[in-house]
Amino acid sequence: MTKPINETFLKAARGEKTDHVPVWYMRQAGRSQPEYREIKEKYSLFEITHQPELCAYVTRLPVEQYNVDAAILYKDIMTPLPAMGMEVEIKSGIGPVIDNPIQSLADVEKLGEIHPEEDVPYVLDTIKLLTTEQLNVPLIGFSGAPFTLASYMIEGGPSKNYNKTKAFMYAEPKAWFALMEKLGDMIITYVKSQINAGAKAIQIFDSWVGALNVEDYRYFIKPVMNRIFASLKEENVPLIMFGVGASHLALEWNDLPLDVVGLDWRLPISQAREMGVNKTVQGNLDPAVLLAPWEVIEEKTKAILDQGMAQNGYIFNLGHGVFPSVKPETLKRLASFIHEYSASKLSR
Ligand SMILES: Cc1c2[nH]c(c1CCC(=O)O)Cc1[nH]c(c(CCC(=O)O)c1C)Cc1[nH]c(c(CCC(=O)O)c1C)Cc1[nH]c(c(C)c1CCC(=O)O)C2
Repeated sequence: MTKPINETFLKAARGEKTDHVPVWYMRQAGRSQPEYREIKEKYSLFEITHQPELCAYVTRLPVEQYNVDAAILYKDIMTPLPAMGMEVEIKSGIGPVIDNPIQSLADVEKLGEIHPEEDVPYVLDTIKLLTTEQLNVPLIGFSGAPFTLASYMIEGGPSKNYNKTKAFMYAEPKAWFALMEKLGDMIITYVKSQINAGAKAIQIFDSWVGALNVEDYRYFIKPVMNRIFASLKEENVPLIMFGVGASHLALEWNDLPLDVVGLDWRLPISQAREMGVNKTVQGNLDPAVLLAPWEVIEEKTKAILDQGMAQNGYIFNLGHGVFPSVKPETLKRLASFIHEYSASKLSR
């Protein structure tokens, strides 16, 4: 039995008319919430995700507290990588660190395939718990994209310039494309298992792909992205693309068989549409604005909503994840402002 859910987010993702603008926040699960911080004192990210009841609770917290229109599963883009043979650790204050980075074609050839039921059963169990019993909004499943995952796998951790990643891409194209193939296969299998378990939409995080120019994106990345989205399209759930500092790639994404183009705060929504982005747009309040006084937040949000609502197919979000120092009351007040302001304009 599946509970009836609030469909506003799914309608907007499909480009349909809605009676209010739907909102969710990237990295809404945890971070600024005191209940989450308490859990985080006892358990690491991987320890939380391995306990479906606890993980479902963390996923639900922001939905209940902020009244957002979608939930995003609590896990990390690194979650599937141990199944491929990568030794991943999340170090506090640093981020994901990988002790056996990829350095050669031989390393790529050694990478394993993912079998979600055996490798990440806890992810599927959490999704089932949430979507059969607990949530009244759609659950967004997700995966990292090939470039962003490869950047951690090659650099061995976070990076500023992705020099090793780019050097590998330019110097070892054969190994690079073999890596893209393996990551493409993994992402397709992993995402389909999330959809089968009950995820109602999928976001692909290519957070760091903005480091590439358009020409390199087309040659080194677009073919695998095309294969991933073409395969996921068969599942009939909305597919969302997101990256940071990647406005120059918005038209490339618009070309792919996906439903929603996610924008960070650098490119105004009206300008993206003028450029030719004709899919649903998701974004794009600068997350730093949430640290400003309410009047500033309201003014900047209104400006974004006015642009977004000018057409069907708009989802409010931040341009990147919530900062941990943002007050939960601010996120709650913002969601309610977005609902009320957009409902009053859309009912006219
Ligand atoms: C690039 C990327 C990562 N992870 C993710 C991305 C793509 C989105 C983006 O661009 O921010 C995605 C992600 N990571 C996490 C979620 C959970 C859902 C949510 O909070 O909405 C999501 C959607 C949990 C997490 N991912 C991580 C934590 C912190 C865990 C810990 O400190 O033990 C959590 C709760 C660790 C992580 N994982 C990653 C980084 C850079 C970090 C360190 C910085 C940070 O704390 O955000 C990689």
